[in-house]
Amino acid sequence: MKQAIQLKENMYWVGVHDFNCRHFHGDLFPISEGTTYNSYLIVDEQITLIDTVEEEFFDIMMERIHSIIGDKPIDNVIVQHAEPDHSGGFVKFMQAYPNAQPYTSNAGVKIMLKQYFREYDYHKVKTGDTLCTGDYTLTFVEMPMIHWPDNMLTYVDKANIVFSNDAFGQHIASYDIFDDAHGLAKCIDRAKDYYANIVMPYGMQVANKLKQIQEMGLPIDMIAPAHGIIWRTYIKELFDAYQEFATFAAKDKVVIVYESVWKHTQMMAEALAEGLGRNSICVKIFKCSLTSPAIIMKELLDAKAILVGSGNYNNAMAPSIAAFLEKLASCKVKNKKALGFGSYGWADVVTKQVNERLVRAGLPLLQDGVVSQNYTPTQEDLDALMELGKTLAAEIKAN
Ligand SMILES: Cc1cc2nc3c(=O)[nH]c(=O)nc-3n(C[C@H](O)[C@H](O)[C@H](O)COP(=O)(O)O)c2cc1C
Repeated sequence: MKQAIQLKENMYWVGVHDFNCRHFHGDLFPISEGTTYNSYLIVDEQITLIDTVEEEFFDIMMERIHSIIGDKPIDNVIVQHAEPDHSGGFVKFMQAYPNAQPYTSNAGVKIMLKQYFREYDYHKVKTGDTLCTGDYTLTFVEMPMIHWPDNMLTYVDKANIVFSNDAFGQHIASYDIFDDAHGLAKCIDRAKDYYANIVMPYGMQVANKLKQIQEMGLPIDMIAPAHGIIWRTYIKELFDAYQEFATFAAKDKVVIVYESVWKHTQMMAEALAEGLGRNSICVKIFKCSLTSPAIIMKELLDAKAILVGSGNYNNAMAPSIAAFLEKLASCKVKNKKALGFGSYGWADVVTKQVNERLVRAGLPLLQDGVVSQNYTPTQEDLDALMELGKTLAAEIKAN
């Protein structure tokens, strides 16, 4: 029988591991070692479950719950987020515990109905509402659009735990469920990956919510998110990192993304990279069709600029670049500059199109004028691009 893992007195992890998950959110977010769907049990005069895992893993969650409370009833269930990886087991749960009192946000009620087509007598909670379970008081804080309208977190006094749902999540799948078992660098890197691919469009909301939580002055010993490990040792570093993510804090770093059939645009990309790199800029260079946008967005999070290159194919940019620019626009990137470049045969139109799309995505251009190349770059052309890299490096370092 699967066992619960104790976090603190009366507080238990009763979630599940999905070690085989390699594609999170469909194809949107490739991950390397699987993930977890975290549910938590609070054992007090009233027993409370927080979130109910993906439906296919429901029985495993139940085994862990039974390992602590046997056949005792559960009094409350909190739906912190209606997305199926956290609420998929809810209908089965309510069949098993028909007297349990469900709690969710107003937005959560609507989404639950639209997904599971069943009405329940939810307690609709908003920021500051509380639930006293005996010794503990649970306080709810709505987190709209981090990353759906209904996300909320639950703070438990005396235990000093924040059940943070998607905020502060990461895809680390391990039975060693505390951060210190994995080291600071890995935990923050995975949190960054998760932020860049799930939370990035909502940086403003994240910054405001962090401020609100800090102003509440709550003692916090643990942050228990809905995916991955539980934070107890690196909480300060996590808050600092989230502050940087939310404000798009950047280093002297440039991301170059390109697509190229005959390697002409690739030669341009590499010359630009060399010009930048030789002048103390950290450069990450990716052929778009070979790289998941998830990897590129993570690198872009702390870069000052992005250069996007494409050859001209039937008077259009490469489909991979068009798709990437769509993704870039949806991420509402802030405080970064950009520039298009690329090779053409008989019509110099694509680089201008790339520049227009970059500006529409909210990224001002690094310079006026079009960086384009007719067919194959000569050594002179490549030298000029390296020189341009040097000029851009100076501009990037100055900002
Ligand atoms: C399928 C295909 C379609 C092309 N269509 C155009 C075009 O409409 N206009 C143009 O100027 N060049 C066109 N070209 C020429 C390329 O833009 C040119 O060869 C360029 O140097 C390719 O850069 P790359 O090696 O980075 O892909 C086309 C090339 C290919 C392979």
